[in-house]
Amino acid sequence: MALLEVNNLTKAFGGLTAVNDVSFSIEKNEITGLIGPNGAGKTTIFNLITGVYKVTSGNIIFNEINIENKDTYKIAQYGITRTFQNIRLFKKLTVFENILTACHNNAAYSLGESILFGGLPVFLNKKTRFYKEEKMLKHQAEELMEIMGLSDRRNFIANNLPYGLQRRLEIARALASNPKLLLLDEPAAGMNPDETEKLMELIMEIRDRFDLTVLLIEHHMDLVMGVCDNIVVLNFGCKLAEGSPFEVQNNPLVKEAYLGGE
Ligand SMILES: Nc1ncnc2c1ncn2[C@@H]1O[C@H](COP(=O)(O)OP(=O)(O)OP(=O)(O)O)[C@@H](O)[C@H]1O
Repeated sequence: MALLEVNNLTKAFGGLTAVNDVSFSIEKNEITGLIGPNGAGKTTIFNLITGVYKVTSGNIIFNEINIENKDTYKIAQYGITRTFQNIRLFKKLTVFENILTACHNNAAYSLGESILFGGLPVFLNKKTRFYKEEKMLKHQAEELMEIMGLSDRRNFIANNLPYGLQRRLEIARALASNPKLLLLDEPAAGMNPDETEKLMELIMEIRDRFDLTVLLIEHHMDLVMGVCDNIVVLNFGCKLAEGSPFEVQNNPLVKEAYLGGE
């Protein structure tokens, strides 16, 4: 059974059909690329999978559960997390604080309680559940920072980080919720070739380390072809092709629609 099944998915915005009868599935631990020209419907599919948009028709099955039209928080609880095309961080917080706030989503108490009561004896007493949990979350944040290569920027304000590192920080925050399926929306956007190459290695590393399945939207073909096990090609909302990087690269329809002929 595939981890994610998208069946005959359609999304219409008034007269515009942004996603038209698209089906594909993703096996556990696979890295799948979702590619296509601008406006092909890629981000709309992310928004349908994560519950931001209601589907017009079709269904989405994750881990044997129907998730279409469920609330976004519920879908996140099932184990799907995403990053965004336009980076979403707490721009004025440090790298460590950004990751820690994401780790707090796993806590039995709220971030507000941690800020309000963090200095009180009940929190500072090493025997309390709060203290132990806070310590565990900080440890998790340190670990994520290390894995994502951000430890030396620990106290940098997020907004002051180079673009490539902001994208890494966003991925670190996404990983904090221990997802099963990670959706990456243009993770290499704005990165130079060297940063893109390192990101490719990182995506494969986190897949293995966190037992992840990844679906990514990307325009950098080097990254898509280098990292993906399977690629789904969209054009004008419809699925144009699907297959291994080799199959997709050699598909005449794809060459014509997206890769620009030869
Ligand atoms: N909320 C919305 N209301 C109306 N139309 C929308 C909405 N969201 C997306 N669309 C339209 O749906 C189509 C698909 O958009 P989408 O953002 O999914 O494309 P995309 O493949 O992700 O493009 P890009 O590579 O440029 O990000 C576009 O024509 C877009 O204008």
